[in-house]
Amino acid sequence: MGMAEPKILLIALPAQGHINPSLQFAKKLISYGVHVTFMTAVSGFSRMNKTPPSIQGLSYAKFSDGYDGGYDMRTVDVNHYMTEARRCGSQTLRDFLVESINNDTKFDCIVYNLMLPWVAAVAREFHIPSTLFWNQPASIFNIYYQSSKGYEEIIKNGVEDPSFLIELPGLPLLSRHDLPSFYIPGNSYAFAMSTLKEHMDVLDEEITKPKVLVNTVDALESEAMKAVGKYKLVGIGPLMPSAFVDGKNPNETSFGVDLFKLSKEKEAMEWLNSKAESSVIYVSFGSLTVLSKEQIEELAKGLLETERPFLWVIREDGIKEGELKGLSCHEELEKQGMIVPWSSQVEVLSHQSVGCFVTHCGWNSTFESLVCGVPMVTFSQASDQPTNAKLVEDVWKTGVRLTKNEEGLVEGCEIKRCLELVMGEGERGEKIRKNAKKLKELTKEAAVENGTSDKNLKDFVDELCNSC
Ligand SMILES: O=c1ccn([C@@H]2O[C@H](COP(=O)(O)OP(=O)(O)O[C@H]3O[C@H](CO)[C@@H](O)[C@H](O)[C@H]3O)[C@@H](O)[C@H]2O)c(=O)[nH]1
Repeated sequence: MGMAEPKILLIALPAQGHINPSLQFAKKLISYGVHVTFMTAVSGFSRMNKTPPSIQGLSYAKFSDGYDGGYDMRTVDVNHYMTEARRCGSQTLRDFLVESINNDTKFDCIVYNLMLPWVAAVAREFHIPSTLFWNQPASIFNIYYQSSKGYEEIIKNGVEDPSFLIELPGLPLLSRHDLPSFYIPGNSYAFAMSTLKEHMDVLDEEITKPKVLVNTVDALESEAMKAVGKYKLVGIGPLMPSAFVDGKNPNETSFGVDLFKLSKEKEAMEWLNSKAESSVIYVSFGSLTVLSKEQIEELAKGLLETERPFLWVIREDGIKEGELKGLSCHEELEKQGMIVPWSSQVEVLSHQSVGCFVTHCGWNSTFESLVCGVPMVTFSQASDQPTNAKLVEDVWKTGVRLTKNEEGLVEGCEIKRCLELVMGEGERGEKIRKNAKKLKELTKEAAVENGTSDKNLKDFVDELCNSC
């Protein structure tokens, strides 16, 4: 028999796409009787809108990413940031663990996010078991896994050729445009490939077949999961506000850890209330993407041409000051739609008047859209997003993908074409909407009592209890 209350230290990068699912994961663990200490960087805590939720069984802790005073997402050098996060993070995590030992607190496991393999190395120094929480699709993990098992050279040599196609175990046939952007020569994330390799190395050092917890649903990605022979991938998602997933906590309608100020939130909901069912286009590009002014103009043109209402998130750090008002069609935009600097996204996606999501395909946005049953028009940018867009269009078939012109711009007419495809009368749109409904059921079923994700989570907690 294990001890009464196992303790987990859960560590997340201070980015919205990491904090959201991690905190939700923490809440789940607490509901299974675990005490969780949620740790992110000082810079993350200081950007939060409000004090993070106070919950019985949950404590908060901070590490330093070397940028305690904050940083500007638009100008920060990501490679330097990641090096500093590792250097300062390892040291401050060590200090924290020494202090907790002095206070008689013993962690039974340290769970860490994607891009933080150094956490596992520190955990090992302290003889604390660690588990990777992969907050992207299992298919993405599988691509990096296959690549570390000998496909890397083939991919790297192949992608130079625009007609390159590759068949990897457990995945659909992938073209150059479907692969994570880190494989494309000249991408600006030099740290990424070596960090991803390090993730695999760290897992390989485990004595038994390590378990990787993935924010997905087994039934969505079973082939990709099976193809990763060396580790056991299990789906524990959707890790999203309870009101829209299992309904156990109907008051929990948001993640509660926004790094951006919500404004016009009530107005936006009232505006949505005034619209017809499935009539509104929701447009958002997550927490990091910055579009060029030219691209914003094209997007605006496309949206106006549909003559449909839209709710468009343009973050303050996503556009230069004054540029929004300087858009050629600013007045028409305000008439036909609503522009907000940040939204309560899952609440918006769950609203009955939302009929389509124009998304950059960050995994959280993509998964939230699947869970809410909203069809997508995908406009992927970097990292896992191109692959997520491929899965949406060709595997789950709940959306269509925008095509860029020769200058790399997605033109207004292309945006209109895809929106009409998804929202209009045609047969393809109907099929897409039907599939979106199906996947909504499938993803929710996993999270309820005795669903696959619920079982996988319970197993993880049981194993933890047995080993401590
Ligand atoms: O107005 C908004 C916009 C976004 N969100 C939330 O912010 C999160 C955004 O996450 P995601 O959609 O994954 O986008 P990014 O912020 O771009 O996430 C980064 O991290 C993800 C997880 O690793 C990757 O999949 C992405 O490619 C990477 O860009 C989601 O939970 C959204 O619900 C809001 O609440 N309001």
